[in-house]
Amino acid sequence: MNKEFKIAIGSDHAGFNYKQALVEWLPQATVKDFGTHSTESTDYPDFAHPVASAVESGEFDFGILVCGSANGVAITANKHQDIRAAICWLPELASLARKHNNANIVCIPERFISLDDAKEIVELFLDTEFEGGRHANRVAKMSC
Ligand SMILES: O=C(CO)[C@H](O)[C@H](O)[C@H](O)COP(=O)(O)O
Repeated sequence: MNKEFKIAIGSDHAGFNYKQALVEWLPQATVKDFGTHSTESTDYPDFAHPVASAVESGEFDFGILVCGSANGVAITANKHQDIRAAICWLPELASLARKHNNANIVCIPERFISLDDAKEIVELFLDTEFEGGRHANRVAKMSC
C-alpha cells in the first residue's frame, strides 16, 4: 500500500475471521477495529453504523466492513449521507469502486471469497484514486 491511511474496520460474526486477518495484515498504526470480537452471533448494523459514522465524520479515511454476503453491511453503511459503500467480490470491482464511484467503504463477503482475494481487494481499494471528471458529476447526483 502506497499511503498511510486511517482505516476503520468492522464486521459481524460471519465476517469476524477475515476482519481479524485483515487487522493483523494491515499496518497497525492505521487501523481501528470497531468489532465484533468473536464469532458469537451478532447483528451487522451494530458494527456497520459505527464504522460508517467514523468515516463520515472524517476521522478515518476509509472503512472496511465484512459480513457473510456483504449485503447487510453495505445496505446499512449506505444509509449514511456521505458514505459510498461498495460490495467487492473481485479485485477489479474494488478498483472501479474507487475510480468511478469514489467509494469510501469497501464491503467484503467472507462466505463467498478467499482471504487472499479479500486482501487483494482491500489493497487495490486503498491504492486506487478517484478519477473525477465525468464521474464527479455522477457522484454529486447520488444523494436524494
Ligand atoms: O451476510 C450477512 C448479512 O448480509 C450476515 O453476515 C449473516 O451471515 C446473514 O444475515 C445470515 O445470518 P446468520 O445468523 O449468519 O445465519
